Amino acid sequence: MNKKSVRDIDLRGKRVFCRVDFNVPMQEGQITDDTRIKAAVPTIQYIIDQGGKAILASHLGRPKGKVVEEMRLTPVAKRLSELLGKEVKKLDEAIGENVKAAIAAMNDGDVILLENVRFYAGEEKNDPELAKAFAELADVYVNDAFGAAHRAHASTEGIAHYLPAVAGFLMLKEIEILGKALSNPERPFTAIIGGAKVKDKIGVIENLLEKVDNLIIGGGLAYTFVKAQGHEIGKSLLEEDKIELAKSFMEKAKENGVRFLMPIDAVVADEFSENANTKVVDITEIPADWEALDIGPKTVELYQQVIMDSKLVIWNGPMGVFEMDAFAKGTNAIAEAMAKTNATTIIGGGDSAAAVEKAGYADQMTHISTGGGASLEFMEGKELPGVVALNDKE
Ligand SMILES: Nc1ncnc2c1ncn2[C@@H]1O[C@H](COP(=O)(O)OP(=O)(O)OP(=O)(O)O)[C@@H](O)[C@H]1O
Ligand SMILES: O=C(O)[C@H](O)COP(=O)(O)O
Repeated sequence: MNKKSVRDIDLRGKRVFCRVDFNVPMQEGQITDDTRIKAAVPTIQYIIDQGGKAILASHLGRPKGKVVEEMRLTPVAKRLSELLGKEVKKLDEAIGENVKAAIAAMNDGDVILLENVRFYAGEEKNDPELAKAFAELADVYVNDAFGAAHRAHASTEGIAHYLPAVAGFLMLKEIEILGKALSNPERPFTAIIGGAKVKDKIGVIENLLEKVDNLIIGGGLAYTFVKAQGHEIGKSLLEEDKIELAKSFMEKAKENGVRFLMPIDAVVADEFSENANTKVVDITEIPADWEALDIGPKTVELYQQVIMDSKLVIWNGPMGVFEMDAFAKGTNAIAEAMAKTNATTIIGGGDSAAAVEKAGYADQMTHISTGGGASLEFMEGKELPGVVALNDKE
């Protein structure tokens, strides 16, 4: 990457405003997955070791510019403090006189966590006044929030215009791994795209059709493609207005010499429920009153073979309704093949990352992105505003 990183600047004695993505899942005030906190530790530890004053900022959830008690970052500060083995002072605001006073009292190597930046309406509007207020708190800006890099917000983009601005280690790692995969892929290169809707994956399918050798389609979005091939899909997910687009993707694949793989069988259910009656049917024989909620065993075998024969596999989006055990087999089987193959394996965050974690294969993947939307936009070939705003290497 041609952007400066924490390694390129002097941090000793400096106040370092470090944007991280601590948007972690919580249930009743408890953090249920601390992956994103752990992923930011190397950069935070580096700031401490270099004798900087770490002023951390993050969003949590979507409080829409207001204080929402359940979205305070207090539990995150506690967990981070355990991980770092040192005190993390949590403030109840992110700007203002109290914050300035707390920062003025910091010693080199101290860590402060500001309050949820989305409690301020200016954050998501990328208000220059808020960006300036953040910038006033520090001497240097470090962006390590890859998961939020697709948002042009005051703490991810705006602030970078008012301070020396560099990338953290997590940001570097994500961009390097995803960037290399897309610009200089090992081949055969396979992409697996699942999830609920074609609508959400148009950009990524378009971009990948120019790059991959194999494009595997699964999940709810597959059935619009099945319909586009002229088959009946019963009550399976359908986006009527995307049928023509699905056809054009299949044609494009042919033109580009991309092998386009779609389900050949499916697990169908008579209702959308864990306790539904289910059966496996050929993809051309989905009954009128049933809906396809997972890929079938023949499809699993086909997809697994392609994964085993690949040198690079990128995966985004589950193959079925993996939240219900009855329809999680396809997703788990893909995770298993990803764990077994000798290929470089990259998980594009979000639901696929959760599925891999749940199946116990996380440590067997080459890289699991901490970004959901961010990794998807990166795979669409879009520039991420949080990265663009950082200083270029001279
Ligand atoms: N056949 C299906 N029918 C209905 N819903 C499905 C089907 N297959 C998958 N889903 C649902 O799709 C949802 C995930 O899709 P979504 O597009 O939200 O995730 P994603 O964003 O693709 O995944 P990621 O978070 O990895 O990027 C899951 O909740 C899953 O239950
Ligand atoms: O969880 C994410 O994908 C990031 O933290 C961004 O969150 P957002 O979609 O609420 O902007």
